[in-house]
Amino acid sequence: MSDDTRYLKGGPVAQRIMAEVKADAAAATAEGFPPKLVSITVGDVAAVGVYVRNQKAKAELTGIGFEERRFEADITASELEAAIHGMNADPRVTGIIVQRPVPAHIPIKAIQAAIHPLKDVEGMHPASIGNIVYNQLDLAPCTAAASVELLKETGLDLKGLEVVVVGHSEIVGKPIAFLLMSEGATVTVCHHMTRSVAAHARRADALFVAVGKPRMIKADMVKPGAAVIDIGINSEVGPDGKNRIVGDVDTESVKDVASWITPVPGGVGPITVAILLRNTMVALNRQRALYRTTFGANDKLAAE
Ligand SMILES: NC(=O)C1=CN([C@@H]2O[C@H](COP(=O)(O)OP(=O)(O)OC[C@H]3O[C@@H](n4cnc5c(N)ncnc54)[C@H](OP(=O)(O)O)[C@@H]3O)[C@@H](O)[C@H]2O)C=CC1
Ligand SMILES: Nc1nc(=O)c2c([nH]1)NC[C@@H]1CN(c3ccc(C(=O)N[C@@H](CCC(=O)O)C(=O)O)cc3)C=[N+]21
Repeated sequence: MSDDTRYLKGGPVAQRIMAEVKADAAAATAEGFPPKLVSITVGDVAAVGVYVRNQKAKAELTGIGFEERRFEADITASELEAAIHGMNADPRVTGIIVQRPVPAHIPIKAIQAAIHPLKDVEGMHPASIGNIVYNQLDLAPCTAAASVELLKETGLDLKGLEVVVVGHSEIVGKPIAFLLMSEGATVTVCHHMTRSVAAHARRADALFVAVGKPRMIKADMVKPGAAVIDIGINSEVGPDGKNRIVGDVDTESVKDVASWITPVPGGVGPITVAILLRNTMVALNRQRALYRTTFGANDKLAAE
């Protein structure tokens, strides 16, 4: 690792966000609006285990109610939608997240669209995604927002910055590109049809990688002095025979070329959870604003 290379650790950023969330949650609870997040998991999926465990732990730490709803893998799409509609109508539930992946027979887009936009804490409803396109950025998909938050830790000026995003999924790559465009960066997006990912990646002052392929990005694909944000969370068996998490970047070699690099674990992951909780408070505050505009006129009733 060259002397001036710095790890971009997610822990301190997550702590900062969670301190704000905790204060916000305490204030809302004191005013009679306790936040409550419901997590929906369908079937038994290993990929969501760590995420849900961390959601529960951090929600408890910040004073946000948390309920895990697990459904059998053979639930039908309409049964799942009905369960979500029930939560939409329940004023005690202030935020809903559907953990991915869901079984193949469940159309994930329809399920995400079934969540009421005011309770969509993950920012995956089409209306929420649309807000990002319109530069309204306060409730963005969690991992995308977390990745951009880490880039800001470098102190680099995002205006005009050459950024390359590898991976263009709706949940990670695309929203990262939109968030960065809103911040004034010049953004190139690569995917599996890109002719030479390496040629693009080597031009990037900031490189975001969200593909799901361990060690895909090697040192010769990175511009010296770049910031590398590794979003990949891949599980593999380590030399000790135990399962471990690795990113999409070959950290060992890339850390000698880049000026900043995110560790995995300990990088984007912890911030993703913190942003989910922050989004839960943004959603709650929007619900409260709606209450005010709907019922606020009562304050102006003339005394009898
Ligand atoms: N840290 C966190 O909080 C989170 C981490 N993740 C992790 O991020 C990674 C990506 O997740 P997600 O976006 O959901 O995954 P998807 O599988 O939905 O998307 C992967 C993307 O990578 C592209 N891709 C595949 N192969 C290549 C290639 N050889 N070159 C360039 N692009 C390629 C795909 O393009 P195409 O569609 O054209 O095939 C696709 O856009 C995973 O490791 C996941 O575990 C995910 C969510 C949260
Ligand atoms: N609807 C949906 N949205 C997601 O964002 C989503 C999902 N489904 N399904 C699963 C993937 C994976 N994911 C993780 C987020 C944080 C950590 C995390 O907190 N990681 C820590 C801890 C790792 C550990 O404890 O071992 C870290 O990287 O340091 C992990 C994984 C979100 N995903």
